[in-house]
Amino acid sequence: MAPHDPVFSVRGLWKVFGPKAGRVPSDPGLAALSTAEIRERTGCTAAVRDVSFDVRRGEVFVVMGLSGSGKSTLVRCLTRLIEPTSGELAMDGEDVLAMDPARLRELRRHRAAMVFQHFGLLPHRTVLDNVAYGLEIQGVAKGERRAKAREVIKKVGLAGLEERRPSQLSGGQQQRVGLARALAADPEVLLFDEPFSALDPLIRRDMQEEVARLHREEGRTMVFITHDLAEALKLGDRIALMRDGAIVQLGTPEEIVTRPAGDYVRDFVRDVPREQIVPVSRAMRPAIGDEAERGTVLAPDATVADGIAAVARDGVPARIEADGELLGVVDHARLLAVVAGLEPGSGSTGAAVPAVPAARTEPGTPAGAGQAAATDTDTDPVTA
Ligand SMILES: Nc1ncnc2c1ncn2[C@@H]1O[C@H](COP(=O)(O)OP(=O)(O)OP(=O)(O)O)[C@@H](O)[C@H]1O
Repeated sequence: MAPHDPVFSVRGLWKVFGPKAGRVPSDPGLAALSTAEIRERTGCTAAVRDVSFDVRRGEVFVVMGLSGSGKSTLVRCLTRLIEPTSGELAMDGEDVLAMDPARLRELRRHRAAMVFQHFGLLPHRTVLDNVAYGLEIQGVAKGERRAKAREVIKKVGLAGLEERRPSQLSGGQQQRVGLARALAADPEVLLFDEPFSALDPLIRRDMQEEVARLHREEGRTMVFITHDLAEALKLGDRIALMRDGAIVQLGTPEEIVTRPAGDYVRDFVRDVPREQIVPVSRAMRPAIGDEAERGTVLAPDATVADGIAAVARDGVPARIEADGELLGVVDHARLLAVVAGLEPGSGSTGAAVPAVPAARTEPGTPAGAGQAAATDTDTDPVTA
């Protein structure tokens, strides 16, 4: 499998609940109707409507939308926990819809493990045995599964609690056990179904950081459902925003916030502080005079908020460098322009581009170096 091949590839996927569901996607007249009209005409609910996307290897792919928009149905379709009504679905190039029950079981156990909101821990088993459980049903020998379980328990920060029972743990700790159980099987993809929505805000933030850290350390592909925009922006490399079963926009957090596709998305992201999402490279201009020698050095994917902090602290423009090479500087006027939504490129539809692409101080810098933020998860735009 080439590294750039998608993990999941989804084309024209529909999930319709109700009587004779198959006629909805196959009848162009019905398929074109709104979800409410389809329900009225057929008694069916079109939970997922003609959805197409790829989940790229190593990314955190967030599925976001309001309650009832189809997030859970879509993600359950990926491993056929819910059977799609029509469309195409492949994992690592293999047709998931053609898999027999044994192959599907294998897919769910080894290749795409789900972490649920209600994690279904076994109350009479210890943390260690709960984590080892997934390996037990895979037939892994006892010594081996306990060793593996200890390793992942440590990884999710529960070392020392191996012999406790779930009732002796906090909600956040229980969620970590659920996460450890999914990780123990070492799946290629982790699928998270609103795993943190029942947790209180501080524990939730801890868990988000835990997931971000795990992703940084392991680079495992993750698909993460949430109805919480801040969570989506914090964790997602890319976000699919769903409405009434359809994806209304698929893009990086920056694209969604700075170039919303239509009024619905614009409304959705209206209150997001742009400075915490937009990379500082957006505000860049060439260095003038001694600016190349002064000021805080920032990476191109640091946030505009980082830039504002640096410029406010130093009283001089901050320098943007990548691999020790000066790309440009940011001053207070340009940073404020980004906050105000006035920066160049904000109305365009392409990928993120630096504000002054033609004016790099180093002529050899490759075009598009400012795009690093589109896939970089090292920064934490919300807490920065
Ligand atoms: N088994 C089912 N039978 C009929 N309709 C269903 C079924 N499961 C889900 N639906 C409907 O499909 C639509 C999408 O539901 P889904 O649970 O996927 O949304 P969601 O975005 O995950 O919502 P939430 O955030 O509340 O979990 C809703 O209208 C829901 O009522």
